[in-house]
Amino acid sequence: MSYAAAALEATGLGMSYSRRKSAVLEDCSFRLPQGHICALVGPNGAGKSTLLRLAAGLRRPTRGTLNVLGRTPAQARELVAYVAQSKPLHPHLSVADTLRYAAVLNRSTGRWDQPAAERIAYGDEGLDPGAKIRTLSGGQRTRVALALAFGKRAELMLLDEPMADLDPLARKQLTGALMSAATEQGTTIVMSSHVIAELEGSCDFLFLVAGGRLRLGGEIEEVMSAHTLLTGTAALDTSRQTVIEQRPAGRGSTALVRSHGEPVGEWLAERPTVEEVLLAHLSNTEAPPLLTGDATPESVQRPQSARSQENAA
Ligand SMILES: Nc1ncnc2c1ncn2[C@@H]1O[C@H](COP(=O)(O)OP(=O)(O)OP(=O)(O)O)[C@@H](O)[C@H]1O
Repeated sequence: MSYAAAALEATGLGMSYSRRKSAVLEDCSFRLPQGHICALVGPNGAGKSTLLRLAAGLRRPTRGTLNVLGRTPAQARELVAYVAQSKPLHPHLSVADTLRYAAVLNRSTGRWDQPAAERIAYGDEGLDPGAKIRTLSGGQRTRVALALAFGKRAELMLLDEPMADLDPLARKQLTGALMSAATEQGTTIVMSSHVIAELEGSCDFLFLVAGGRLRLGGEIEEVMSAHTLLTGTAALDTSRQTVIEQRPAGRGSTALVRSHGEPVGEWLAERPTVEEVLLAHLSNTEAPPLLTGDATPESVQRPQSARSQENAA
């Protein structure tokens, strides 16, 4: 495994908005290698937006560390585009003026890409350049916010529910634009969503957050391969299977498991869908978390003592 700077790397990350309330995020350690399109999923109030805000440098963690592209979130700000759920834009500016203003703000970075911003804003029956922001619908505002993110030519895009108010065609266009940014420019994208189906076609990495903790993390293919859906009537041998969720089905039961060996007895073994794995983990927050090797930070993979010895050598 290579330890090139990860897009995101967190160790023991915790966040509380107030001392009186319980932590929103607790002891989260994870790593997102660069170049992935990562789905950030979890129930309402799980801390997805909070995590994106921490990565965007808009909030500071109350515990632990979070590195963005090998730097602190504040140092990485020029390389990061963040699209908040609320899409704050100047209501009195036109769409064209909003892009012009962004070009001026980003002049010092030398990274502003006007054609990329215009493709998202005006392409494929897009927006009228002269339309004032205050007259736009929710989905049209999202389009402007995304145009600004693409124009910034960021190395990391943090998108908080970007698809929520887009129509199906605009979603398809955005998915295409995100996938080409990832494959052609190596951009890393993290996007939160509740619609699992829309993430399946575009994302190749996944983080599931629930109850303030990270439940699943890794390449979607690897996370899925670690799970099996068993249907049968025998009793499950828990020394061979970690049962994530089991429910009655006909005269037997269906169980989503992580297998450590062949099940004993007659079981039909199938590959679960992404939705089945996520729903099982959401309904059993006591299930042991799974972080694949790629999603495990260096600090957890290699204990401090090993790194100290290497540094001393
Ligand atoms: N600015 C804030 N001040 C105090 N508490 C906050 C603030 N922002 C969020 N919270 C609380 O933190 C928790 C996590 O909120 P967050 O918005 O990060 O969740 P989320 O996973 O994005 O939820 P959703 O899917 O509903 O958008 C919630 O309990 C919320 O009330």
